[in-house]
Amino acid sequence: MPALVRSNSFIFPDLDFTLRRQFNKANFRPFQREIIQAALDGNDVFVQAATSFGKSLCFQLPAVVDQGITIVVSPLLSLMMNQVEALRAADIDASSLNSNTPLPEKDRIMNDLKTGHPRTRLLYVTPELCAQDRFRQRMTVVYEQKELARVVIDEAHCISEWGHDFRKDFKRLAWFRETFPDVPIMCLTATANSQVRDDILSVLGLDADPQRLKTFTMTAHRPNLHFEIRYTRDEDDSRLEDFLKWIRGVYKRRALSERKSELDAVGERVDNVSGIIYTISRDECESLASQLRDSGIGAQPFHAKLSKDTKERVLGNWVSNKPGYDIIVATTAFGMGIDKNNVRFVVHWRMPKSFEGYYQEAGRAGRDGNAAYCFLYYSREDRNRVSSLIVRDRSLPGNNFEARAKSLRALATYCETVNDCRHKLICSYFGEKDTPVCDYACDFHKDSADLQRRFLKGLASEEWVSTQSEEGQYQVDWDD
Ligand SMILES: Nc1ncnc2c1ncn2[C@@H]1O[C@H](COP(=O)(O)OP(=O)(O)OP(=O)(O)O)[C@@H](O)[C@H]1O
Repeated sequence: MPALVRSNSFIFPDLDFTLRRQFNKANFRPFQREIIQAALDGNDVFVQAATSFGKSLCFQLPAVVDQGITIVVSPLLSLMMNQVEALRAADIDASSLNSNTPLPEKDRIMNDLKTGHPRTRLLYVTPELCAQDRFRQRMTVVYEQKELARVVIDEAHCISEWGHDFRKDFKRLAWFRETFPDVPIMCLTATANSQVRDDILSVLGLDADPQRLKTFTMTAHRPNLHFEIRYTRDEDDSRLEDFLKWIRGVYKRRALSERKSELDAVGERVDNVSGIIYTISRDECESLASQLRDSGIGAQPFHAKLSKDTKERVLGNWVSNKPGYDIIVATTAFGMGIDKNNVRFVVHWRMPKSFEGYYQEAGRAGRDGNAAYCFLYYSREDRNRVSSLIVRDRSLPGNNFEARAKSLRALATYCETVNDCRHKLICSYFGEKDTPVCDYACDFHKDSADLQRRFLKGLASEEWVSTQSEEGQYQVDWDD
């Protein structure tokens, strides 16, 4: 099917004007204009670009200038909240529809869709909702009125069983292309390898007409992030002291008179160093936050089991830099899409379950383009614990054990590599051939001798760890 040519008054939208007026941004970032134009020309669009590239604008701006409604499928409620609030603040008619939407709001949105000519420009929905009959009927009405402008699938790697965050309801999104064959689809992700990419296109049926598909694959490289592995072992677990020493050092430097005056001038506290610490289990998330608070650090837990109100309060206070909310100690319930521009560090307290998850989470740091730190505390005991979780979940439906094991192995190799640049290792994991520039922004480039020394000194021996594993020492039942 040829690309749709839109013959309406929106054919010559002034993109620069809309960027300034509605989105309050002076210029497009590289490739944003091209992506937006490809979408407005009626193509299917696949965008793979680094975390914080500015992917959201690539579908939000077309939604504002184009006729009709844009449906944005997103896996995370917190991400929807974040985006809908920002759009509304910019006077854009955006809403979200999910299991948390209050009934009156749900009715309002459904009635809006029922007219066939909705006022809503962007509607954020979960993949689960897209499978519901009532929603599908409403979509059909809108489509028949030629008001369904585009379907956007954010965090599209969730479609693929080869991706790190597979969600089975994402597969059912194939319904959109089957039912509305001429409605363009846009997919966005920061973390996909070529297998995941092919899978996304095939599940959604976008590979059926290559002429209609425009693909933008950009580097995963984030030059302002400093990557470092900190080695540890059960027998000598000094993570907490190590972290406290580091963060107190940061506070101390900020308290020096010249720096302090700069901070005073912009109304910033010395300890307003915004960060995220990722843990693997809910229990550790709670206990670590409390240990940090006992040490005088403003830390709060965030995990799936907290009430909606608590989550909103914690997120809101963290985003607005309130004292006592400088550091979020989170499970992976807090991740994809979180957009706070001044996150200065992301610490992985334990090895995450996948390479992609690690990079997504690290990608929350430094979104303002300034330097930010990403540490991962790695121990071989944790590696074996995480692998025991992956083995435990092996037979769950939709679980692609092979892909998970492969990703975890790649992450362990990355952690144990001490003779190469972290940025290079990351980009090559995502299939990039070019060597990214690293300006002393990783432990290898900063001090390779120190890295070697820490590696040799810090880890338990493989022999020891494997004996302990055989005795079942690392079988855990962590809950996130
Ligand atoms: N042209 C631009 N000029 C200035 N800021 C921009 C521009 N485009 C996007 N941004 C800002 O960049 C930040 C990151 O954008 P966004 O949240 O869309 O990233 P993303 O690519 O979706 O990243 P992730 O995959 O990590 O969610 C946002 O704060 C956004 O407002």
